Amino acid sequence: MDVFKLLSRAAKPSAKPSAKASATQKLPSSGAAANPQLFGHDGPAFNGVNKKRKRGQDGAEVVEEDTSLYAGLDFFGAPKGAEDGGKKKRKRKAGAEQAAEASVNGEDDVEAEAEAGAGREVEAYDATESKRLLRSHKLKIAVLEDFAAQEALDAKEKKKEKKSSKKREKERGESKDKTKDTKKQLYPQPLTDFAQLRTTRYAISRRLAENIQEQGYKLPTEVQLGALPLLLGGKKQAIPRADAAETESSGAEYGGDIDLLTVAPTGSGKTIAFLIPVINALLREGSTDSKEGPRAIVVAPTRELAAQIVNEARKIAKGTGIKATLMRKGMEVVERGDGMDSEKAAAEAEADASGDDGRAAGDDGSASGSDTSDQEGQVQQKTRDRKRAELVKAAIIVATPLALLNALRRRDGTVAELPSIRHLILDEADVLLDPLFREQTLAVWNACTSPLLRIGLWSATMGASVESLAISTLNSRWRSLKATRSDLSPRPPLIRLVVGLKDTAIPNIHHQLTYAATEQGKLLGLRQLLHPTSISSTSTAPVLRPPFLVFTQTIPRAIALHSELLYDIPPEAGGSSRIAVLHADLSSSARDGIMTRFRRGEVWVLITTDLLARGVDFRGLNGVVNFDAPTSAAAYVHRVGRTGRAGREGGVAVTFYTQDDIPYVKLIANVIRASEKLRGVPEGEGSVKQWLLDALPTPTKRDRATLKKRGVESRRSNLRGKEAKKGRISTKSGFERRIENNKRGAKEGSKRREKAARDASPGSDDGFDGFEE
Ligand SMILES: Nc1ncnc2c1ncn2[C@@H]1O[C@H](COP(=O)(O)OP(=O)(O)OP(=O)(O)O)[C@@H](O)[C@H]1O
Repeated sequence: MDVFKLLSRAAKPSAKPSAKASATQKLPSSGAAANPQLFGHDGPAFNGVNKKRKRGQDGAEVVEEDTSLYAGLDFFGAPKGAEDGGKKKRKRKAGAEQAAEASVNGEDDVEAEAEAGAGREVEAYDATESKRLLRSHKLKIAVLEDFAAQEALDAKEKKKEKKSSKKREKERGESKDKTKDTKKQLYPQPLTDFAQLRTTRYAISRRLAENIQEQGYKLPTEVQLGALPLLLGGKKQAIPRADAAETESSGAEYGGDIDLLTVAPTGSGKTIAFLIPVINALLREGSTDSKEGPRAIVVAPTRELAAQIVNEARKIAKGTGIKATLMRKGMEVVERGDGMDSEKAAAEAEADASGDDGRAAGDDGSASGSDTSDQEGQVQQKTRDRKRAELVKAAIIVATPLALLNALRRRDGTVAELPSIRHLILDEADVLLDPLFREQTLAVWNACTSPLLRIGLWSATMGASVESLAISTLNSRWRSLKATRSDLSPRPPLIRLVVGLKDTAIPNIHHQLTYAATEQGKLLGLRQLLHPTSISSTSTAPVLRPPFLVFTQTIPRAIALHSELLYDIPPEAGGSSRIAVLHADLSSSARDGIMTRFRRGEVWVLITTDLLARGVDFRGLNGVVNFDAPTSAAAYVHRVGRTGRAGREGGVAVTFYTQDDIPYVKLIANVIRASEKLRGVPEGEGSVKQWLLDALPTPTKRDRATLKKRGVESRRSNLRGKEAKKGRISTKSGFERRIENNKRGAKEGSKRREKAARDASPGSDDGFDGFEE
């Protein structure tokens, strides 16, 4: 029996049996989706048929269909019809153009690469087609702040100071209007397949292109489709001023020299969207690891995410000479010049080696914690310790903000500068700029003192406050740079790229919002998910299959839930080894070990906190259970976004809520509603019914802030008495607990009495007294 049928007014009996539903259900664990994109599958290059756009003799556009698309498309080999003389001519021209560009920039290696890349057709969509493609993929690109134009306007205003105040007022109004105009929409050439990266337009390194292909990436996802052209840049032209008449632009004028704020759905491939341009830029700059040390920093909020980014970077940069490393305790990024460098690092490394083992993720996609022998382990450990005492030489450092800041902080509390850093990426930027991490993140940002620093802010959710914080930080950095230098080139604009609807869950997963009344009800519900056979035979809802994640509000609750469910999986299926708990109180090595077991499929149910809510990519994860409802809409978007990645269908997100969640649950219900709308679910047929939305209270701004900060009160770990009982995770009733406590008390009492009797009897401690006659 499905207990939630009793609790939910929305449950409608259905004629279809669940066995049929689940048999046809395609799960994320069954493999990669044919198309990783979420929107706009109807575009010319996205419906299984390659439509090449060409100019006919009369100048009219001719669309040719090539039905062999992706069947064995040779992205990086010789293009079709290479024997054709006319094409050869064009190819040579393309190669020459590229070589010329490279030599202007003094890039020998790029020139060599251009030779290797000779032969790529330069296919360009016209402005209307670009616009259509970007729109169909739900991409919105706009200039968020054109600093150079703003400065030009300010200078103009200063000159006209003598004018009457009335006139000045009027002009100020006009200037403001013009500034508004600078928030114009951009329509860059969309990148519709990765092969285009080798054309003269982008000319990325051949090795980099091969690595992308090796990873099996064929079609770019929406965020890659929009961000890569912006960041890799086309031909560079002058940055348009605010008084330019046009309000739309192709975006090519920025030539990749921009700061970018990106909001794109979870699992949409943001990682390679920021890694490819960074690696390519480092190659163009001729940065090799041994020469200059770190040139790029990627900051991520958790160690797990940082390790994953390092893995991804290593795969994409394989064979290019660019190295990526995970920042660990004891590593040094820069000489701090106060005696805290290598000695302290070595000491820390020693201390670290004795306990907390923080190894970087291996290249095989697993976190770490391999089964090497003890001896090998010791040798590796020593090598690591030695490395830790040295300065980091890798070109890309990936770190949590605190780990990086610790490596930069001097004894007197000041932070050492990192003038060599040219690229700073804030992955999960909204949480990095949230009060929890803000101070550390801004300290790292400000430590990167190069005027040529390019910043990238990336996340699936981004509040307006993050945008204004980014703008004000860019402004204050510029002011302090201006105070010390006179040779500053014009400031690049801050561009914003939004994919889909901002702050919405991905449309390709199924949401279930389930009222469980009490904590015990939630446990019952979770057990029902663990034993799917007990689910009603009339249910048509997709069934949640392992592997899945279970989120709780706090660490003690995750531990309690783990011990409650430990024996729920039958021994024939692996028993307690199939269920694990992961939280921040565990050592790094334990965390790595659990991640590896979960990725390998040895663990089926992983109970965790918001530690794994962001960024972590478990490709075949079938679902997410919010045992405790998330404490904000953004947290919901990120948690459920652990499933349905790279366009995979069939992911399920179950959220239990109790009486205590009712004041806030509308936040989640609204996100689900928006996501289902995006999926095209007709009104009234989604998992959140109108009557529920109408019945739920709307939380005030203050309520939301309190919830985000403290979570649901009854689930806090420091509660005592009645309140603590209410939030306890247990299926045992109060009566059962009392009996258990009484039994435990009686046992302890009898042990105490026995001990006291032994102590009192003479010679009881003397051991064997010999046999009595
Ligand atoms: N073009 C592509 N084609 C197929 N798979 C892709 C493509 N780009 C990325 N992926 C895969 O998509 C998955 C999700 O990528 P990634 O972790 O970068 O997502 P994300 O946007 O950073 O998500 P989150 O917001 O959760 O951090 C990864 O497994 C990655 O390998």
